[in-house]
Amino acid sequence: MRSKIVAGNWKMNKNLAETEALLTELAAKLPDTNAEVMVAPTFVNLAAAVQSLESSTINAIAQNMHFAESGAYTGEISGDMLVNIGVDTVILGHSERRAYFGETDEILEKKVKAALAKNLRVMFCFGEELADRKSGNHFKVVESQIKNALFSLDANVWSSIILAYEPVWAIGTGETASADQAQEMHAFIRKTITEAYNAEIANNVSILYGGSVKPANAEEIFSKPDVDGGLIGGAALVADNFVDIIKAI
Ligand SMILES: O=C[C@H](O)COP(=O)(O)O
Repeated sequence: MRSKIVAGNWKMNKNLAETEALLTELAAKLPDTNAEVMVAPTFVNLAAAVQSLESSTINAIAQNMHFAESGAYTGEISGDMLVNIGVDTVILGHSERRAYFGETDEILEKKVKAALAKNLRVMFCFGEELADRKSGNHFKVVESQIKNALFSLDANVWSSIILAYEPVWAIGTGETASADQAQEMHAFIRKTITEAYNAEIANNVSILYGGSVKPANAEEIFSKPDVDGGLIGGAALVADNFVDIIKAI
């Protein structure tokens, strides 16, 4: 049985005081929900966020990690470091990491394996660019992103994988994939996983949609049978908006 998840990716926003303030407001306003609620603050504020949320059901997760155990990787963070501060989930493969920091499928496969080896859950992001959709290649692109980074994994680790389909053209643009476009892609992803593994794994993996999700469109997107929640960017930076999105699931 897959879980419903609403996750806020704060990206490079919110200093320490702002992080504490937003978490306090979120914890106070959190509605009753069956969904897992997660927030991903910046690394520099992550340990403080974990502590602030100690008595809350909101989970503070990481935006990224390196694949190496430790060593001369200036500016990077290891899986052990995340585990050590009480983090249990890491976002990997966000399109901004792919576009601005050169993260390839090959690097991401290593990161996913390194995270799973530390018993971290992985929220794996992928999605096509506008040109791919316009040329009708979106299914092919998504299939290869998932296949290249995830299909060498053993079947038994898939319970630690969460998928986040984020069409690049819908991220931070105000343009959302329609609920039907999201459903169509999520169903395709489940079919692809069924073919590579089996229907049980495909049916048990949570697939989130991300890309300009707002209180106004969340309910319609979340109503689709293969959409198990959302990875929220801009709207997660305002407590009332994030809370309204949680209420929509
Ligand atoms: O990680 C979140 C996504 O990039 C979506 O961002 P957005 O809601 O600002 O479009």
